[in-house]
Amino acid sequence: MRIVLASGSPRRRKLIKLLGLPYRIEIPKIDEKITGTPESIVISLARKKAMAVNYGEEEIIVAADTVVSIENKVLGKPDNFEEAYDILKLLSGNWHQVYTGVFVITNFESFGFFEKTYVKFRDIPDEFIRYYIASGNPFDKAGGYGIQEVGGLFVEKIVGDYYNVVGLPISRLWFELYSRGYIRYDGGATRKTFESRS
Ligand SMILES: Cc1cn([C@H]2C[C@H](O)[C@@H](COP(=O)(O)OP(=O)(O)OP(=O)(O)O)O2)c(=O)[nH]c1=O
Repeated sequence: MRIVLASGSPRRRKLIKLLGLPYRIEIPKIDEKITGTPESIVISLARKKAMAVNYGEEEIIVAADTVVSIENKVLGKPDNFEEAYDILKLLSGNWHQVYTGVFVITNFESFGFFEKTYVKFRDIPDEFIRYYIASGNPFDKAGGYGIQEVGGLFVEKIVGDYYNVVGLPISRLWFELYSRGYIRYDGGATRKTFESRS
């Protein structure tokens, strides 16, 4: 049994390793422009990514999507300096929510779920916001910051799964796969090989 991570995100590649399962990467190409609630957006886009890649008999596809939400606004990746600036100004001194949706496809079933993490930013001085944007860090990240790098300096408090903010709620993903029988620690067969024998 092998995981196919449908993602071009270097952060998700690092996190998927924590499962300790064999995996390979496929990069999905999809149009990410949709509207809706944060929950529905992240699950729909994760599903779209999962459905955009090919997989074989013994493989489990995993795809994810992350957005930031504040005051009923859903924020993706900023396209330019002004957008990054506006987003970081909005996040400065406030709580926001980070949603990551995950979609899984196996030979038996497909399912999706999301995790929500609450993040509180300190007041970020204007000069630091400009300096941070000039570093280029915001542009490939939802909400224009990366908690795992310099953006971690903005974070005063966090409630929920840290890895969910980075882009993959690895504990929930493990739980969903384990409780459905796709992961075994007793040397027994995983669900796929077990069921195909019976
Ligand atoms: C909030 C936050 C987001 N991010 C990243 C995670 C995601 O890679 C990105 C959100 O964009 P996504 O569209 O979810 O993912 P992606 O385009 O980078 O990768 P793919 O669709 O191929 O899987 O923002 C961080 O790295 N750190 C953070 O603190």
